[in-house]
Amino acid sequence: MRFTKMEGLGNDYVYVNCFREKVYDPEILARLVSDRHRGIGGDGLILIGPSARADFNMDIYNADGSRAEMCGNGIRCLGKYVYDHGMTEKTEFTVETQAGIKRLRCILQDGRVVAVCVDMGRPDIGAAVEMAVLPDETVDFVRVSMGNPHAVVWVDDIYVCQMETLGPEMEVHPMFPNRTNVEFVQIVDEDHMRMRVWERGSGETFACGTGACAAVAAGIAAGRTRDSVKVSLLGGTLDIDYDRQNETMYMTGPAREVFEGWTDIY
Ligand SMILES: N[C@H](CCC[C@H](N)C(=O)O)C(=O)O
Repeated sequence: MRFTKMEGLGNDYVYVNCFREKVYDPEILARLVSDRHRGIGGDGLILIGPSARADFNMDIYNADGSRAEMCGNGIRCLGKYVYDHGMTEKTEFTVETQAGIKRLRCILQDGRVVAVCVDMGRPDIGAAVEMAVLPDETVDFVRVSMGNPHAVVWVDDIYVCQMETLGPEMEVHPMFPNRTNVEFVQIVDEDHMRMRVWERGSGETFACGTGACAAVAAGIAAGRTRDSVKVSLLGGTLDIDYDRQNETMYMTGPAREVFEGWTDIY
């Protein structure tokens, strides 16, 4: 099976072009290819396929094999792949996901995609909640859905935030029937935040596009940020812009192809 390794701010996925390859059990394949010692290595698997409702279809599976509704860094790389590999001549096109149809606008340099702006849709913000975590502590967070679930935790310093314990504990807390991604967010000022993320099904990653959108949505709702925010993650910076007019979040960031390969891993 041929594959392509791609990354957005270090959030890396193994891509399979399902216009050419047949994948029978993506949950098993995701676990096999994501293994950084016995497999190709990545935060998960992304399948590029046809869609009856959009130009392309994206299916994303986390490193543990669980299927996710959407992936911000992943969809930017899909946009780069389909343009650079001549599967479309359009620089603006649509991608069907389990979180609805997303519109992408590719940013070119020397004829190749270097960055993509994605219409991430309307964030769905829940109330601020308090959660009991062990040992007899509580943590305040805000639920935000970008099609996939997020819990945004405000911290004073992302490098001193007990992420290694709080992340996995909150991911599987019974409050989240489908588990959740967890963002630890430090407000720098009203148009800049720093963030680390514990991803559902993948653990800590270098970046999370849907998570960055969720964090900005929570920041705007709490009156802590303006509508356009730079989100600094371990892997780099995303530009997140909220359009109040049409209640839509836009995410702009880089996309990179690392290598192509062939594997008989399954
Ligand atoms: N772990 C996420 C999927 C990947 C999202 C992230 N990598 C992004 O860039 O949005 C979930 O289970 O909802």
